[in-house]
Amino acid sequence: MNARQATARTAPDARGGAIPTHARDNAAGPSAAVPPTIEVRGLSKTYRSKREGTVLALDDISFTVEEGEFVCIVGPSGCGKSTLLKILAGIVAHSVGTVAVRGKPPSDAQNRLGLVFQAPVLLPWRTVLQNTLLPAQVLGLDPKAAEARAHDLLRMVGLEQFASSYPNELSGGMQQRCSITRALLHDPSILLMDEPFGALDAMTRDTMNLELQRIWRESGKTIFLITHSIPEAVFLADRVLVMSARPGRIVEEIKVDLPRPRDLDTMSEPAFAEAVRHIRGLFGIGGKERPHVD
Ligand SMILES: Nc1ncnc2c1ncn2[C@@H]1O[C@H](COP(=O)(O)OP(=O)(O)OP(=O)(O)O)[C@@H](O)[C@H]1O
Repeated sequence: MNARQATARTAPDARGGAIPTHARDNAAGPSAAVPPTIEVRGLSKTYRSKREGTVLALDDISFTVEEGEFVCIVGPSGCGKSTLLKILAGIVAHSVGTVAVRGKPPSDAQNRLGLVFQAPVLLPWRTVLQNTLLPAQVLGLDPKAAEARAHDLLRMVGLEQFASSYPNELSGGMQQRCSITRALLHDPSILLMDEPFGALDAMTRDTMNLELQRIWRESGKTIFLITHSIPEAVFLADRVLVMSARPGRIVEEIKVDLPRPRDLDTMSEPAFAEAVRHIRGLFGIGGKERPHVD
C-alpha cells in the first residue's frame, strides 16, 4: 500500500476490461490537452450562521479527479464533505479558489452530473419507472429513448420486476438502487454520491458496494463518493482523500493499489487492512477528539 501525499495525476486502475463510454467527451485526440474531470484549486468556503457567526467550513482545498477515476472522501462529521460535494454539483457557491468540471464552472456541467444522496428521496406517488424517468422530464429528453434506457437501467440493478411498484413497497436498498437509476438516466459522465449507503444495513451495504463497482466498471463513469466508512472507501476507491476536522482540509491522499474487480475477500487481504489502519491512524493523531468515522 502506497500511502502518500499525491502530487501527480493518477490514471485510473485497470477496471477489468471496461471501455469508458465517456471517452467521447474527450474526443479531441491524444495530443489535445484534456482538463481533469474535476479540478479544485485553493478552495475555501465560509458560511454565515446566526449562532456561530462566520464559519470556515472548507480551507484551501486542492485536488483533481481524472476521467474514469473512482475517488472517495472520508472525514469527521462536520468537516465540510457535503459542502464540497454541493460546490462540485453547482448547488452551493464557494468563497475562494477555483472549481472546474471538465474545465468549466460546475453550473455549466449540470447535464454531465448525476447526484445520489444518503436518502433516496423518491416521489411516493410515482412508480419506480416514473421515478427513474424524472430527469427525462426535467431535462427534456426524448420520452421513448428515455423509457428504453430506464428499463435497461432497472434491469442492470435488478429492479425490472418492480418497475410498477411504489417506493413504499421497496426495501431501503431497493429504493437506493432506484435513486441510482434516476441519477444515471441522462447518462452523466460523473456521479457525485453523498454517503449513498449510510442508511443501509451492513449486508445490503456490501451488496450495494459490489453493485456500484460493477456499474463503474461497465460504464466508465467518474465517481466521487463521500463516506463515513473507511473500509468502504478503501474497498471502492482508486484514491481516498482524507479530510481533517473543520475547517476541512485534505490531509492526505492515499492511492489504493488493490487489484480489480474487488470482492468481499479483498477485505481480508493484508494490504486492505493496512490501508484502513493507516487512515484510522490519521484520525487518531495528536490525541484530538475521535471523529465520527467507522
Ligand atoms: N447552510 C449553512 N449555514 C451555515 N453553516 C453551515 C451550512 N451548511 C453547513 N454548515 C456548516 O458547515 C460545516 C460543514 O458542514 P457539512 O454538512 O458540509 O459537513 P459534513 O462533513 O458533510 O458533515 P456530516 O459528515 O456530519 O454529514 C458544519 O460545521 C456545518 O454546521
